[in-house]
Amino acid sequence: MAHSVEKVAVLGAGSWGTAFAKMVADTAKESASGVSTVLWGRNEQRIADCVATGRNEAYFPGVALPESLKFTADLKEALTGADIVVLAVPAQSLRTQLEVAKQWIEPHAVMVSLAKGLEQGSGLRMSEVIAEVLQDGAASASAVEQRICVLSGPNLAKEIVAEQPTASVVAASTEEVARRVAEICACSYFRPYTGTDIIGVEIGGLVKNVIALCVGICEGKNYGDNSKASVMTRGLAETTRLALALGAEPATLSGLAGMGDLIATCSSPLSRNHTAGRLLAEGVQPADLPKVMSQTAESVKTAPVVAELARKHGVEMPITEAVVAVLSHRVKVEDLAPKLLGRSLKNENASRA
Ligand SMILES: NC(=O)c1ccc[n+]([C@@H]2O[C@H](COP(=O)([O-])OP(=O)(O)OC[C@H]3O[C@@H](n4cnc5c(N)ncnc54)[C@H](O)[C@@H]3O)[C@@H](O)[C@H]2O)c1
Ligand SMILES: O=P(O)(O)OC[C@H](O)CO
Repeated sequence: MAHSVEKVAVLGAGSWGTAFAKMVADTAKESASGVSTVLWGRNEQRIADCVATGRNEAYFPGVALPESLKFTADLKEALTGADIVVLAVPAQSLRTQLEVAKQWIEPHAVMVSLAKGLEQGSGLRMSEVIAEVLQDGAASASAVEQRICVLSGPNLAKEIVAEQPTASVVAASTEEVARRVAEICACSYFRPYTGTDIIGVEIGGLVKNVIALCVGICEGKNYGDNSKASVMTRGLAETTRLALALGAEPATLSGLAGMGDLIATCSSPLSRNHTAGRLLAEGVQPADLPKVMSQTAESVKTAPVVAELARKHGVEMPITEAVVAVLSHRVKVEDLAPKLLGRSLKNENASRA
C-alpha cells in the first residue's frame, strides 16, 4: 500500500536543489495538497541566511522563495517523516552524503536522484549508488530498487527559478512510483513526464554534459553553428550507443532526457559544462576549473568514467574520448577538431546501435 505524500525533503541547497525545492513548494500551494517541503544544506550560516531572508542569495540573488518552504541544516530534522527524499548533491558527494543520511531515512521513503554523473572508482550510475547504500540485511534488493527514482531533462535551474515553462522525465521501476514523484513537482511552469527507463534517463543526462563541454570548446574557439550541430548530433549518436548497450530504450534518447537536455545544455551560456569547455578553449587549465567556476560542472569528473564504461562495453565514443584527452592534457584544445575529423570514414547510420 503506497504511503500518501505529506513531506518532501530536498538534500543539497545548491542551484538545482534550491530550484527544485521551490518547485515542490509551489506545486503544493497550487494544488492545495498540504505537502510540506524542507530544503537541507550543510552550510549552517547559509541556511541561517535563507531562514532570515527567505532567499538563497548565494545561488539566486534577489529571488524570493515560497514562504511555505522550510530550511534546515539539521539532517535528522529534514529526513524524519519525509515520504520523498530528493538528492541534489553532486554525483561524487552522493555516496558519502547518503551514508550519513541513511540512519534517518524512513523505510518507505522514495529516493529521487537529480544528479547527472557517474561515480568515480565504481563507474556506477546514481540510482545504483543509492541502491548499494540503502541495501542492508533488512531490506531486499528489489524492495529498495522499487523506491528509487531519477529525474532528468532540459532543466537549467536558473530558468526554472524564473518560472519559465519546462518539461522533464521522472523514471522509476514502476509507473506508479514515477507518478507519485511527478505529482509533487507538476506545477504551472513544470511538466514532468513519467517512464520506467531509468538507465536511458540517467545516461542521457550525464553524457550530454560531456558533449556540452565539447560544444563549449567549439564556442571558445569561435567555431560556428555547423561545428556545434555536428558535435551535438554525433554526440547524441554515441550517447545512444552507450545507453542501448546498457539496456536503455531507444525512444528515451530522442526524448527530453536525451535530445532535449542535449539541446538545452549545448546551446545555453547558463550551462556550467558548456562554460567549462569555453574556459578550457580560452586557456584555463582543467585543474583550475573548480576555482574559476564556483559551481559543479559534472563532466570534468564524469567524462573519464563514461569513457571507461564505454570501453568495457565495447562502445565507440570518439567525442567523449577526445574530451578526456583534453582534460588529461594528452590533446590540446587546438587539436580537438583534427582529432575528431581525421578518423576513418564510415556510414552515418552503421554504428548507431
Ligand atoms: N544547476 C542545474 O541547472 C542542474 C539541473 C539539473 C541537474 N543538475 C545536477 O544536479 C546536481 C547538483 O548540481 P547543482 O547545480 O545544484 O550544483 P551546485 O554546485 O549549484 O550545488 C551543489 C550543492 O551541493 C553541496 N554539496 C557538495 N557536496 C556535498 C556533500 N558532501 N554534502 C552535502 N552537500 C554537498 C554544495 O555545497 C552545493 O550547495 C549535479 O549533478 C548537476 O548535474 C543541475
Ligand atoms: O549547468 P549544467 O551544465 O550542469 O546543466 C544543467 C542541467 O543539467 C541542464 O539540464
